[in-house]
Amino acid sequence: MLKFITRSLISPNFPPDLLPLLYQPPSLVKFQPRPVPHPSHLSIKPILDPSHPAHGQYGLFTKRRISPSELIIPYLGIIHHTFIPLDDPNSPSEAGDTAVDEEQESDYDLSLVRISSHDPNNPRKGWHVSIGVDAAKAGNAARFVNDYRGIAVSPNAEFRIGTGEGGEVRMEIWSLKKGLGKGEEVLVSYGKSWWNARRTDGS
Ligand SMILES: C[S@@+](CC[C@H](N)C(=O)[O-])C[C@H]1O[C@@H](n2cnc3c(N)ncnc32)[C@H](O)[C@@H]1O
Repeated sequence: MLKFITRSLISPNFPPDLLPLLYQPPSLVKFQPRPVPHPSHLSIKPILDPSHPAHGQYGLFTKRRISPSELIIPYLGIIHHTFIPLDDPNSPSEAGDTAVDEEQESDYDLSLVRISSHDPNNPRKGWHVSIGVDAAKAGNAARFVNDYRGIAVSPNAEFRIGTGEGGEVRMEIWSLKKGLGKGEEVLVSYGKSWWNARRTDGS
């Protein structure tokens, strides 16, 4: 069952020595994000249009006009980690800076921080470290944002790394340069690698 949360949670098996990596620059503070109430300018709505590719699911819609380059909503979820062996082709140095973590099975998982083994801030020598935020089981309205493909010609919003009021690194959804009209669906790009990782037709 989905749990609605107002702050991201740390996974129970998250190593405490990785907590400083959630701050920029990394620092030893207690992870204490300020609560993010549900924004009054957004609603989660069922997709009733049969021609919409996410028909039968939900989407995120605006209740007022959103200005260009406006923070629409932070993306909350459960913060978790992965240690990546040095010879893994998806290591941070090889994989680039993708926002969406295509390695994870969850469709609600975004990559937050990737630290290479030779980064002086990496407390685990011999491993790359990847930290993500997964809203599959617990999240806020942001988890309902759909990808623009098959719905619009281009996205009207994007994922951006930002900083919460408690100083923590977090994922956020921001409007792009046209802004959004009242009642419009918020649509991002999950990225080609996200879709490639889920392609079932073998192409
Ligand atoms: C982060 S969730 C988005 C919220 C989801 N619609 C819901 O109701 O929980 C990602 C999932 O939404 C669906 N989805 C999002 N954008 C889509 C698109 N452009 N075409 C088809 N399915 C999409 C896919 O099922 C995908 O796995």
